[in-house]
Amino acid sequence: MNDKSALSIEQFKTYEPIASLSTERLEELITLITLDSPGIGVSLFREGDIDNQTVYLLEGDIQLVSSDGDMNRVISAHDDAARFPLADGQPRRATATALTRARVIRIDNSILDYMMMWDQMAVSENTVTNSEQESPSSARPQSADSGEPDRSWIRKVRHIMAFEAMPPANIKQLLEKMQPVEVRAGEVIIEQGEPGDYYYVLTEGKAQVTRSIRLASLEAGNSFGEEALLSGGKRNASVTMTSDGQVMRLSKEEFDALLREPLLARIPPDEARVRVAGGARWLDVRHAREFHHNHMPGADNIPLHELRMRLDELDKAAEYICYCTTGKRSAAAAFLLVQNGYKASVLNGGIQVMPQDLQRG
Ligand SMILES: Nc1ncnc2c1ncn2[C@@H]1O[C@@H]2COP(=O)(O)O[C@H]2[C@H]1O
Repeated sequence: MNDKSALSIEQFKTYEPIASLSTERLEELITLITLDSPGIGVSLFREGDIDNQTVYLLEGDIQLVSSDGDMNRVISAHDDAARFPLADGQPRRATATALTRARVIRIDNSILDYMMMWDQMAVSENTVTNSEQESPSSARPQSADSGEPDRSWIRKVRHIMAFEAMPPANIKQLLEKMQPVEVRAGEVIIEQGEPGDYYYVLTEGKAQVTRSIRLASLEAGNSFGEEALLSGGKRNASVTMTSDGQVMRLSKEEFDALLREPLLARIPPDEARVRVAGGARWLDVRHAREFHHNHMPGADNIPLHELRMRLDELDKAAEYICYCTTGKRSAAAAFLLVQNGYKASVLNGGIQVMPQDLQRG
């Protein structure tokens, strides 16, 4: 049903609006689509549905019918109309039913938006790069002459999960709000024990994270400095450049508005109980001693400070509801999980708001 091997980039280039995507982006897109083969009489979607999908007809004939009589037409995969998404728009304005055996491509709209956004960014990046090549006198990327911001760092950060998971509209703002800072080897970007002020993305050079000992090496494309902003605590480690380079930084206020709020799903106790009954898992990110004192029934315990090292103990297919006492440490934990491609949310208010659910010992 989902054999995409027969799909070619050439074929994709006949569909609107995805025809405007670069070949690189189309190759990525093919891996993310769903292929569906509805039988005769089966509905692809119904009028009023909000399925957040773009659907293209690959093979067969379908009928589109709306209840107000405005639409009643048959579309065959050979028609020119099949180059466009079927009854585009949400909620759906018509019901689509297969008249023959059909094959359709379904693409998640947020993925499509994201792909379009990245290609637009790449275009503006190339425009800047080309104009720099034409005028070698503009040595600084952010030249006062052109007034154009340097976007060449975008490519390096494209795969940061926090950015992948965010709505495309926010990405644009994020790119505008992040400030470039040139840094030298030996410069301490973050000092352990200080309050959190900025979130950083390393775009050039190398850095190391230390807390008495060296914890990790960072390279272009890595982000850091999110934990103190999320937990409201102090910086838990120092980050020092080991070569000259560049960081992009985002103030705490912008981080809250653009990354924290859109990415962190906070769920109230009632909803959390329902989700756990439906298969979600409690993840207790307090210290082991706190966990042994009391915890949610069936919870896993990975203390926040161990989470980075123990991510591989978690299941990417599972949904985790992170909790601590108040919701602060769990916000940092859920952000880390989402950033690494896990499904995670935060128990709003922490377990202090649901003492009756706790299991002792
Ligand atoms: N083990 C680790 N590996 C990589 N980065 C880390 C590690 N521990 C802490 N950090 C980062 O170092 C940052 C120090 O400041 P924060 O506590 O705000 O956020 C922290 C993390 O982003």
